[in-house]
Amino acid sequence: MTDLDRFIAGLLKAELHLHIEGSLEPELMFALAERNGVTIPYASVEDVRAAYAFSNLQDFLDIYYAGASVLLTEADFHDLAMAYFDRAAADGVRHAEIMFDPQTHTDRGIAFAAVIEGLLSAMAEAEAKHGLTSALILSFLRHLSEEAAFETLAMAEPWLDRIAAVGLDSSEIGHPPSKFARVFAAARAKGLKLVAHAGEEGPPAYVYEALDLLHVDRIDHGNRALEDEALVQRLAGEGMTLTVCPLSNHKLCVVGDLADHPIDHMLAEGLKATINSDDPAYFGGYVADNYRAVARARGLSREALVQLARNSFTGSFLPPEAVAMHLAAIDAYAAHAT
Ligand code: HPA
Ligand SMILES: [Zn+2]
Repeated sequence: MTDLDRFIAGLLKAELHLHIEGSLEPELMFALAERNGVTIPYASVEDVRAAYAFSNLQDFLDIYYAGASVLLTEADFHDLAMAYFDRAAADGVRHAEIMFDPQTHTDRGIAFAAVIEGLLSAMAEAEAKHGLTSALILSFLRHLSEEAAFETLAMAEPWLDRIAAVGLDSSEIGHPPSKFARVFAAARAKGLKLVAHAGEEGPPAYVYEALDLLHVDRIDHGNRALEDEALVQRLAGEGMTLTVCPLSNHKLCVVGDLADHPIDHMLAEGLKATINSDDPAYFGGYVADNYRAVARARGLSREALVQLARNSFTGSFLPPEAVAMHLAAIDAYAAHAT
């Protein structure tokens, strides 16, 4: 382990952009397929990993939705989330705001209750076991209709006090944020926070729509905002958090080479960027792997790494006292780390 690796491992982090279904490791996929008697189109764990070569977002999504077919019971969702929390805790994650895609499951006949109760029980266990706090983000699938998103929000009604935010994911191009302006307004009226994927593959116009029509509290990804200087100025001026995912960006060809990743450019522009893993089982690494890979590829300073970790807490939905506590811990660590 190098000094940089050690420094990153000890740096306290929040993870703000994580799809829990994207943390399904091939080993667990096989175990759940067997437990549930589900057939999957792979002969071995190696065979699954070999399928993880993507040239764009849709390539990945096709495999990601197919993988989720092994998740059937409340215990499956619990085990999935617990595996993520154990891994995240080992990476120095102290707080995680995790997205889940209910429609991926309810459209297969799985009860919303099984999905959310499995996740909630793992969240409670992670807090007791690791002191890792977490929050849930219910994400709408943007390739489906506005009506389907409203139905999903209605299904969530009995658990609204356990859900921090709604989000928007899946195929971005052709499904602009404007398609979900009314359902986001309804979620906001229920007191939920709002996030949306924008500017991963979609143009800067989609980032403007997420701001102006959805009124989001955070932008997931946001890479293509860099194409529009006025938008960059606005995001920086508003202190808008961007949940950036370096290994995902590389695997989905949002950046050709990690050496060209714009993370340090974002910080230099005053953008509140954070580092996250997105779908760690599919993109080759958890959050500390993302920090390490992009730190090496871009030669990031310790100051930049500390800034990114601080941003992850100030960009979270934690209450101000909790944010202040985590920031103080980061600053104490940075002052004493050798
Ligand atoms: O990176 C992503 N983008 C859009 N939808 C997703 N669903 C899981 N991961 C992603
Ligand atoms: Zn994502």
